This record gives sequence, C-alpha cells and structure tokens, in this order.
Amino acid sequence: MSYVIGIDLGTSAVKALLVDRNGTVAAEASRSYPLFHEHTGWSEQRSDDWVDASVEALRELTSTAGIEASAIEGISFSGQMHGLVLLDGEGNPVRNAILWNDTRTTEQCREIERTLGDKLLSVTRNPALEGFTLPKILWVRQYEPEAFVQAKLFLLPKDYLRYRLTGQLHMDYSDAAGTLMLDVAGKEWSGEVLEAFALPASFCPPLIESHGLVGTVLPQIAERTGLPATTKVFAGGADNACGAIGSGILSEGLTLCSIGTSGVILSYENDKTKDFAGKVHFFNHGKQDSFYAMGVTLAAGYSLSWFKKTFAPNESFDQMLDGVGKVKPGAGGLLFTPYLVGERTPHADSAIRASFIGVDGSHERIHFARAVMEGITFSLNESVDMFRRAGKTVDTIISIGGGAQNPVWLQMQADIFNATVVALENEQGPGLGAAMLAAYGSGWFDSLESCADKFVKHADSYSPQPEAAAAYEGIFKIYQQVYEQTRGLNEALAPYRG
Ligand SMILES: Nc1ncnc2c1ncn2[C@@H]1O[C@H](COP(=O)(O)OP(=O)(O)O)[C@@H](O)[C@H]1O
Ligand SMILES: O=C(CO)[C@@H](O)[C@H](O)COP(=O)(O)O
Repeated sequence: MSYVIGIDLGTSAVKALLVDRNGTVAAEASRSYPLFHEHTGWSEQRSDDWVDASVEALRELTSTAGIEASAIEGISFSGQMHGLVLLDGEGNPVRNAILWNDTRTTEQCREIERTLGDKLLSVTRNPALEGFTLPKILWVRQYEPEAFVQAKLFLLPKDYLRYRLTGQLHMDYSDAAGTLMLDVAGKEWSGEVLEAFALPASFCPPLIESHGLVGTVLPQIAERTGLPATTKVFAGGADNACGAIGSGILSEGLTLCSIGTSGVILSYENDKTKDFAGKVHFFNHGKQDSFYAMGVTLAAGYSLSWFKKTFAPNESFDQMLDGVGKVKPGAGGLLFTPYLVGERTPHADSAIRASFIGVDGSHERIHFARAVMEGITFSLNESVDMFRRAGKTVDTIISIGGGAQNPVWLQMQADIFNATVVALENEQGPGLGAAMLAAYGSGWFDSLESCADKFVKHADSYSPQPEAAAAYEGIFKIYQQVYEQTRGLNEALAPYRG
C-alpha cells in the first residue's frame, strides 16, 4: 500500500494525516504552537514554530505508523489563510507573522478603498478587510519601516512551511486570492494593485496550482522527519478550499458549512464573473479554474469555546451540552449574536461586540448554551440567505468542523438553514483535502472528483423539522435586527475595553 500526507497548518495547531489509497486515515499526529496577542486586536505567531511543530508531527507519523517510510509518495498542505510572513533577501522572516484574526489594520483598509476605488472589487473581487494580507503589508511599511526595508518577498503561512521543507518559493491561487493582490478571475498578480501601492512584482512569489508539483523534500528535512528524500511535495491550498475539497465540494450546487474557530458557508462556483458585490468573499478554489463564494463568521466555534471556558471550565463540550436538545428552538426567548471579536459577513465591522438579548429569570446555563449555538448558526444563515438571494440553490449542506460533532447542532443547522444537512464519516476537514491534492498530484486519480468519490464518505443526514424551521424563520428576523440596534452602543463602549 502507498500513502500520502495531508498537513493542516491551523491557527492553534498543525495536524498531519497519513492517508492510504482508499482514503482511510492510517495515522495522525498533531502539535500545537502559541499565539501572541501583544495588544488588543493583535494576533501573531512565530513562523518557525510552524516548521518545528510540523517536523515533529511528521517524525511522529513516520516513526509510529508502522509502515515503511518509502511507501509515502507525496505530501501537500492546507493553511490558515491571509497571514503575512515577510522574508528578507536570505529567506528569513523579518518579524513575527501577522495572522488572519488580527484586526489592527482598519486605517490601511480605508486607504486601500480610497486608492483602488472600483478596482478593488473588479480585480480582487473582495472588500478590504482587516484580516486580509495587503492591509498588513501596508501596516508594517507604515509602523515598522526598519523591518519593512529588509522585506524582499511575502508568503502566506503554509507557503513558508513548504519553503522550509523544499527550499522552493511558491503560492497557490486559492491562498493568493486572500491577499487582495491577486487578479482573481485573471489568475495573476495584479499589476494595477502592486503599482497603486508601489510594491515591486518581485515582492510576490511565483503562482502555482494547488495540485502542482513543487519538488521533493530537502535532504536535511528527510533526515529530521524520516520521510524519504524522494517524497514529492505539492503546493496545497487555503484551509477553506481544502475543507471544501475534503468534503467533495467540487461542482455547482454544493454548499459547505464549517464550524471551527471561525465559521464559513462556502458555495462552489464555476462562473468567474459571478458578482456578489463584495458582500461575500470570492476566491479561487483548489480545483483548477474553479472558484467559491464564502461568508465568514469570525467567532463561530470560538463563541462556544469562550462560553465553555468562562462558564463550564471543567466540563467537556458534551457534558456542557448535555440536555441542550431538550430546550426548545429559541432558547426560551434568549438570543445571542456571536460578535465576540467583531464580524465579517454580512457586517464587516471590527468594533461590534456580542449580545445576549432577552435574559429572563427562568433561564439556566443550558438556555445560554443553546442560545450561543443558535446565534452562531443564525450568523452563518446570513450567508446562506445571501447566496439564495443571489440565485443560488442551497438545499444540501455538508457540515464539517468541531461543530459537526454534536447531533443537536446538526439538526439545528438543518432547521435554521432550512436545508438537508449531511455529516461526514470520520470527518478530517482540510487535512483530508490536502491529502487529496497530494493523491491527485501523485497521479493516483485522473481528477479531484474521482479522488473525492473514493475518499469522501457521507454519514448521517438531517432534514428540517417543519415546526422548528418555522420558529427559526421568525427568530432569524429578530436576530437580524440586533446588529443595527447594538452598533451605536458598542461604539460608545469601545473606549472602556481592555
Ligand atoms: N463535542 C463538541 N460539540 C460541539 N461543539 C464542539 C465540540 N467539540 C468542539 N466543538 C466546537 O468546535 C470548535 C473547534 O473546531 P475545530 O474544527 O477543531 O477548529 P479549528 O480547526 O479552527 O481549531 C470549538 O471551538 C467548539 O466550539
Ligand atoms: O480568515 C479565514 C478565512 O477567510 C479563516 O478561515 C482562516 O483561514 C482560519 O480559520 P480557522 O480554520 O482557524 O477557523
């Protein structure tokens, strides 16, 4: 039997999956690394922590999986999106990486809007959001000129990891799309954007397809990881593109719901001219010449883990949520908006904060827990709603991520989205998508679709319950009013935040 490895370079940890030709996960290994929040809204990581953690995870895979290392044919990557790694002329990082969930760049976003005008949406196909890469580049140039002057080229997180493993500099289209510097439909770095911000073309790495072969692992990496020096390395993709590949979202009409730290509703798109007027993200897919539209809830799973950390620190998620299915839809009139760290879709607003509305003397902790799950799902439903309004059919949604582990939540998704929700067997999210890119790149399959036929296995499916769906339709309309009604209050409270 031969194997491929999918590496999911996440925000809190890296996870490596060893996958055989049947799509069965033969072994997995994970290592975490720290996040640094030096100031409110800042979020950074040390780029070399990703490399050390990945090397350790690979070493564990090769030494404990009980297979001949020579059976490992290829490796590919899924990466947290948008994070800025600046390299000097020697290929070393000039400062810590600034991550997707860092919100320090509001001023630079406004500058991008002023400078690019209509070009922003027509070329990059996305609005200027704090999490994206170009505003981070402009921030470093403005506030850390001594670091910026050393910077010769930028990479995204998984591209830096791949560079350290192979010595080759590349970026794939799906991740490049989240930089605000790519001409998304034209599939090239935008000369207009680079010129507008006086950035040289040499600042951007060569572009490559996600299944594209980059090379083999460096001899010293082969030695440290136990991988054969012949292991082929394929470019990989953005975590959401890889999550979609790993869930079989490879043709029109298929929609993904992912509830991890952040949450996304993602819809496959063949038509590169499709115009969502910047209301949702529009990115290149990891499948060649295809695209996806995506709405993002910044604090999805994060809202529930914040709730657990604060109100049930010594319990597991399953213990904390025991009995949540007995609370009726609507949590007894309690409504939560998940704006703990601001929001992206449909309200790109880094200042808004969360609310519980309708707290009543009869409410117990379990009502609050249900309200948090409902609020996260309502936020994702704003994206579903937007796709439907844009003419897309959303009737079946594949649900992945930590949020898909709870059957009550899966039923709630079906009721709130008013669509059939399908869970996956042995769901591995983006890591499986990365392994599929390596399997396809290695020539095991003639297309990603035929790889998905073998690797992606559907499990339980949840249909909307008419009574619950009707209740949620009404509550969703109330939910949608909370943003406008609390915006001014949150702006007034902002100076008092720590
Ligand atoms: N058993 C569970 N039931 C419900 N939600 C869960 C459970 N386990 C994890 N989660 C949710 O999933 C989130 C983590 O999802 P995961 O896909 O692992 O995220 P990431 O890859 O972004 O770190 C947690 O923040 C939590 O909200
Ligand atoms: O910013 C985005 C997408 O635009 C995030 O999806 C990040 O790519 C990472 O999210 P997690 O997988 O850690 O939740």
